[in-house]
Amino acid sequence: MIALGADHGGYELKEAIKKYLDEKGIAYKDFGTFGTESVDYPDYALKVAEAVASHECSEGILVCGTGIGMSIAANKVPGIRAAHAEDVFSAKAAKEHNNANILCLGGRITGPGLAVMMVEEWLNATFQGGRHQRRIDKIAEIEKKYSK
Ligand SMILES: O=C(CO)[C@H](O)[C@H](O)[C@H](O)COP(=O)(O)O
Repeated sequence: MIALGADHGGYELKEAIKKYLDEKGIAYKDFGTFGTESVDYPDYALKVAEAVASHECSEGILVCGTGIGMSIAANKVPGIRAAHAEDVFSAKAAKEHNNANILCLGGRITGPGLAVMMVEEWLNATFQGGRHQRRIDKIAEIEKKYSK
């Protein structure tokens, strides 16, 4: 189950991603926002990040105007590796190298066609482990050091 969240700047792109997920028969839970009225992106980043960190959802996709605010906020939740990406190569590498459990997109940057390709590549990619696992373990150590 994919957790989805957006602010007003990402609402329309979230809807386009939902259409793709519906077509592919991929299950998702939409944590909002549900319209274009101005809201605060950290509220939605928190909902999606907590759903992923608690394993209620396997992965998440967050969309704001740029994807930057969502990634900053989601990465405050322990266990979250939220990757902000603007191209297919980065989206794929975010899973293969970083095992990113949330993909953050910019609704004011990335069009729906490219965004769907990025989502598809990220969802279908496989974490490569090995040296990348060692690096992720080091990230987890940093998180542990500062969560005391
Ligand atoms: O957090 C952001 C920037 O990193 C997002 O793009 C927001 O969507 C944006 O800041 C919202 O801006 P607005 O002027 O309030 O629409």
